[in-house]
Amino acid sequence: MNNEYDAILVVSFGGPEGPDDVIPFLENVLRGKNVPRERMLEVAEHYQQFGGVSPINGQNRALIAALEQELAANGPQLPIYWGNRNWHPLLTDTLAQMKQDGIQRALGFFTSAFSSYSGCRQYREDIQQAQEAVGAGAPEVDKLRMFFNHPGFIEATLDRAREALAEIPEERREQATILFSAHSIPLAMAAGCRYETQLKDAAQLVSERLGTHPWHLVYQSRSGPPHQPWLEPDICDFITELGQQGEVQDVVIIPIGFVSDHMEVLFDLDTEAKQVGSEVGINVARAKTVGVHPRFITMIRELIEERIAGTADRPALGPLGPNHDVCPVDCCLRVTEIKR
Ligand SMILES: C=CC1=C(C)c2cc3[nH]c(cc4nc(cc5[nH]c(cc1n2)c(C)c5CCC(=O)O)C(CCC(=O)O)=C4C)c(C)c3C=C
Ligand SMILES: [Fe+2]
Ligand SMILES: [Fe+2]
Repeated sequence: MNNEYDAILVVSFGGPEGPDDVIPFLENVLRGKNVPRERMLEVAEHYQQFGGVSPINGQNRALIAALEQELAANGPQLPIYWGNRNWHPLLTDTLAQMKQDGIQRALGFFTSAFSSYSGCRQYREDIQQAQEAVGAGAPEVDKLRMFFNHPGFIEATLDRAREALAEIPEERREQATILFSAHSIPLAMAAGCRYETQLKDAAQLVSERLGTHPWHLVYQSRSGPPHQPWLEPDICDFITELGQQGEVQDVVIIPIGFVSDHMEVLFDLDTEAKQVGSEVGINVARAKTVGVHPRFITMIRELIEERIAGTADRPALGPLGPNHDVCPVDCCLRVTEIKR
């Protein structure tokens, strides 16, 4: 395979940047998805409580600035572009700009560590639609591999976890319960990808480096209709149960399923989960996501370098090994129903 690339494309979710953006943004997110309108309006309210601005776009700008510095200092010297699925800058506009700039082939960094329809296949479909919209001469985009078990992601997450643990009074710190949190998805969708397996693996890799804390993998931000089964346990139900059992004083949430502190982290964890904790008498601390942690930024450069070099040295911790560079045809299918 030809390993020559002339740009990097950061591919992300996008978020509203003012009150008037919120509803059209959410309509983009939920197009074709089985999510009740009441849930959309409820989420809209979360965004409006923060002035209608999701921090995600600002965080992606910061990520790109950090990566630009990293590439300027260490190479490869490649320009970085940015396109979103749901809000400006949209992928179609970005690919049109890339074509105008003469870019022919880019490496795509998706802001998702774990394989799921949303974090893998849907982004690939988004890119394909953007290429079709741009027409002849649209750049090719090759996706970088999923990094859930890359040492750079695990080390940066570990560092963030240690910072949050330091907020727990020293005499209770060793007993603190760790909750690794990720976006819930419908069980049918989970059956079509390795999302749960990879989450369990990454949580295990972080927890075994963190010490002997009890830990659990929990889910947040569920959006489906009540009759549709989604991945559980829900983080708020779990904290409530811990409170009822009366044995846990402190919980540290590690939002391992996300790479930046966007609205689903700020509202669903810092507002909702912390509120539930205070109602049931549990002290809740929340680790920052990897964001622009220097080890995470270096990891992105390492992923770019290994792909350009076509090297067999593809670092990965734990039993699952490095994820594929090129997705197989059935990767992260959009399964909407479990066949019985
Ligand atoms: C069927 C699955 C999903 C529905 C429905 C869903 C609704 C929904 N999501 C957001 C906001 C965000 N979701 C993010 C990540 C994310 N979402 C899903 C699945 C569903 N979301 C997954 C599996 C993931 C993780 C993988 C990924 O795509 O990143 C994010 C973070 C994006 C990022 O780049 O970090 C946000 C933000 C809303 C507002 C919403 C409907 C109300
Ligand atoms: Fe989502
Ligand atoms: Fe995939």
